[in-house]
Amino acid sequence: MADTHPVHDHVGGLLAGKRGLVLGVANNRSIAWGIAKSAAAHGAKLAFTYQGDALKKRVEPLARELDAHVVGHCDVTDPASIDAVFAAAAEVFPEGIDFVVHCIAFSDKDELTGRYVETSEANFTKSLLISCYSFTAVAQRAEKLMPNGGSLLTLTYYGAEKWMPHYNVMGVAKAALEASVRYLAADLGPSKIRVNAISAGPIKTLAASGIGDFRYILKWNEYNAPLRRTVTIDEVGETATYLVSDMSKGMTGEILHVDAGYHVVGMKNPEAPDLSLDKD
Ligand SMILES: NC(=O)c1ccc[n+]([C@@H]2O[C@H](COP(=O)([O-])OP(=O)(O)OC[C@H]3O[C@@H](n4cnc5c(N)ncnc54)[C@H](O)[C@@H]3O)[C@@H](O)[C@H]2O)c1
Repeated sequence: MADTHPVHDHVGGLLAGKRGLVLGVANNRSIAWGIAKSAAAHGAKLAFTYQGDALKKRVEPLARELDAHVVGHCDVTDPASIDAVFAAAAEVFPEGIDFVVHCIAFSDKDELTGRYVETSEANFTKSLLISCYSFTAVAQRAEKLMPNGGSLLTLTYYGAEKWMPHYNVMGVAKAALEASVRYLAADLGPSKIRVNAISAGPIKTLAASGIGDFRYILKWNEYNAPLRRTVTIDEVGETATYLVSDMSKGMTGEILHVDAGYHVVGMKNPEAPDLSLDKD
């Protein structure tokens, strides 16, 4: 029988006493930042990585706002840099870590417009490496720092499940990422490590600015999602806090949609105005 959960466990916040590593903050519009803010507000101690010196300058002041550590540069195409940030995380958190948040994706912008069938082998390989395999690479390192179990979280998009305009190779990468959530959940479950994903609705971030007709996509979601709006990084953050907290301790291998309900819609809302492709 599952043990009961005393209410006093949550005194000081849902994540009180938990330590987490956050990969993928680029700026204050990043989904990873929304997650970090919520996790810190719920009592977590955090460590951030950054990709390259340009983002270091943005990540360091954000980390200071949350009294968080910065454990260095991580480019997931360079395995040594992944090792280095996990080694640094083990130093700042000698007791181990409780959760890792992976908010990393990349595709050549030129291939996020036009037809998927034109995808080059080089961009296919790079997009899958950065947007999918990196989560598995992170899980390999995280497992070693989670002797008592933990929670791994990644970010996906509905373009994994259905065709979306311009999402192209990213849709294929996200489908593979979602499948890897299930395989990792099965592998790591016996070690009490849970693996889940949030499928977020479209949000205007640096990465999203690479997707063709993104403003049109946002508007379409606003008019057609059941809640008649898009979602915020703070809302994704709150769900992420739930997924890395003990509140969700019976869940693994799950993909939760935080998309104002868009994933249940099968057809345009008849009351929604027609949209033109003038990009506003
Ligand atoms: N914005 C959206 O509409 C949306 C919707 C659903 C899912 N997502 C997913 O959310 C995640 C975060 O994206 P975001 O929208 O917050 O954008 P963002 O640009 O703020 O974050 C993307 C991050 O990926 C990192 N990254 C890219 N290549 C990397 C590499 N080689 N090594 C290490 N890091 C690398 C960047 O440094 C950046 O921090 C991504 O997985 C994205 O696909 C975004």
